[in-house]
Formats: sequence, C-alpha cells, structure tokens
Amino acid sequence: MDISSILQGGYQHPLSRQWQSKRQLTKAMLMYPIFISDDPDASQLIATLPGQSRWGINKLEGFLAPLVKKGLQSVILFGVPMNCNKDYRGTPADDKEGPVILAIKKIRSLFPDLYVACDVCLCEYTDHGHCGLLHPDGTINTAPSVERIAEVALSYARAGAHCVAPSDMMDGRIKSIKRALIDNGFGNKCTLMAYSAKFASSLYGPFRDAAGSAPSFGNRKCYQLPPGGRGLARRAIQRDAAEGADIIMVKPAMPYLDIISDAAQLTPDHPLACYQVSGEFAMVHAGAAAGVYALRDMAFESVDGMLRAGATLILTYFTPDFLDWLDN
Ligand SMILES: NCc1[nH]cc(CCC(=O)O)c1CC(=O)O
Ligand SMILES: [Zn+2]
Ligand SMILES: [Zn+2]
Repeated sequence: MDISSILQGGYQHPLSRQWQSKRQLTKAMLMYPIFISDDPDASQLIATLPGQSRWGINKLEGFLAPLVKKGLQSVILFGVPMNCNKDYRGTPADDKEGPVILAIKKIRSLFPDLYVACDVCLCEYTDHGHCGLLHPDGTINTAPSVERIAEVALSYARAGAHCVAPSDMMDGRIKSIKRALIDNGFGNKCTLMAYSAKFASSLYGPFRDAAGSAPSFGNRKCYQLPPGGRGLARRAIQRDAAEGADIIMVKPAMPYLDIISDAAQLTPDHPLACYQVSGEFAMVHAGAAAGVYALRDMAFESVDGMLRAGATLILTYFTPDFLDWLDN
C-alpha cells in the first residue's frame, strides 16, 4: 500500500477522532428556545415537540434552575398568548403585563448570569397571524410593519433583553431596529441577531402549533425565502450585516448547510447562528422512535454538520439533552 493511501492511521482512537473536527460542540454554543405562556401557572406539554412545554411565569424558576446548574448559558423566548386580544398590529406583543416582558424581568432577576434573547415577531399577536401589518388586499405593508417591529424590539430591550432577534423577514427591519436601539440608549446594551436567511419551510409546523401563530389565510412565501433561493439568501445575509446586525442566523439548519457555509464565507467576522427548528427536532425524534438510529447519535451528527458548515451558535430544542450528553 502506498503511503499516501493511508488515512485510517489518523482516527483509530476516540480521542484522535475528535481531533479530526475543527470545532466541537460546547455548552456556550447552545441557545435554548422556550415558550412562555400567558397562563402564569402553565406547564403544558406540546404534543408535536417531544418533551417541550409551554411555561407560565410562575414555573420558570423550577424549570430553568436545574438546567442552569447543568451549564445552560442562554435562552431565546417566544411568547404564547392564549388569552389576549389579537389585532391587526399585534398590540399584545409589547404589553407590559404580557408573557415575554414579564419573563425577561423574571429570568434576569432569578438567573443574573443567563443570557436572555427574545424572538421579535408579530404573528403570535396579530388576528390574521401574519408577521407584519397588511394592506387591505392582504399583502404585507412594509413601512408600518418595520416601524411596529422596531417598537416591539425596543420594548424587549427596555425590559432587559440582552438580545433581540427579529424573525419576521420584513425588508429594512434590521436598520430600523438598530436605529431605535441606538437612539434610545441601547446601542451598546442590546445585541441584534438577524434571522437573515429564514426560508419558507415545511419544518415550522410544530412551532406554529406550540405558539398559535399559523396564518389565518395564505402563507408566508412572499416574505420568507424560497427554499431554492441561495442567491437571495446571500443577498439577505450581506444586507443585514450592512444594516447593523450583530449576529447572522440561518434557519432551518439541516437542509440549509450550504447557506450556513455561504454565510461563514460572506460575513466571516460575525457570529453565525443556525436554528435547528421544531420540525427538524420532531424529525430526529421520529426517526429514533422508528428505530432508524439512536437519538443521541443522530442529534450529535446533525449538530456536527452545522459546526462543519461554520455555525458558532446553535438554537436547538435538544439543548437540555446536550447539557447532559456533554457531561458523559
Ligand atoms: N416568526 C415566527 C417564527 N419564529 C420562529 C419560527 C419557527 C421556529 C421553529 O419551528 O422551531 C417561526 C415560525 C414561522 O415563521 O412560521
Ligand atoms: Zn412571525
Ligand atoms: Zn418568530
């Protein structure tokens, strides 16, 4: 055998196999998405998201304390308003007594070292379930949408969020949120994470179920990116970086590793997040339940792909599992 034919000499041992990865998953790379209910005592399992629940404000301490003890370092909050008056402009999104603002304050005071990010969108709070404000014909009205989204982001920053993460995909929102943060004294206090390349995916089903945010008519294809649109994704990533995003995100993750890799090359000086979304999590679980693979092996394999593509931060519902798995 020729010398240059031999590769196996380099990965005979579990440790030497680890050296073959440029980067390995650490606890600091994990951001855990959690659903905050407006029922203060809720701890309600979500049928389509194995092991995940909607949590009321009074249950957050019991839920999060054991995870923080295991090394949880960041969360991203999603509001789930079950009993509010939704309207055309998503008024309950920044209700001072609403679940997100109460949860930010509560988590900041209970866990001073925990990094708190907030998803910013209107779809959970609009009566039509779309992510922006609409023209009478049902199409997105961009200018007032962006204005309203910036207002909501600023309210979350004021409540103490370390990071705001707009997921609405309206053009121009990064620039106007950054402007609002700067003009109100939060320029150096609040990080802006842009869901830059968010695709119109079939993988959001369990989330819409969990958050009650499915559109009442139509779909999101005129604002979320078409799955084949690699060029559009590249333009969106560059635009958001130019508009002042501090972190770039790609979403979903598993079917979009080329986009993660593009982002790593286009904006190499930004942290790069990817979101392993609800449908990916459900899919990995379903395969394990069907005996296709071991859950833990597949979960690690999925994240290895994201790290290999260039992600430095991973939003995943597997976070509590990884905190355990990384310890043994
Ligand atoms: N703006 C809503 C929003 N924010 C995050 C997700 C998906 C997250 C997941 O599926 O885990 C969605 C769903 C959607 O756009 O329809
Ligand atoms: Zn939305
Ligand atoms: Zn969102």
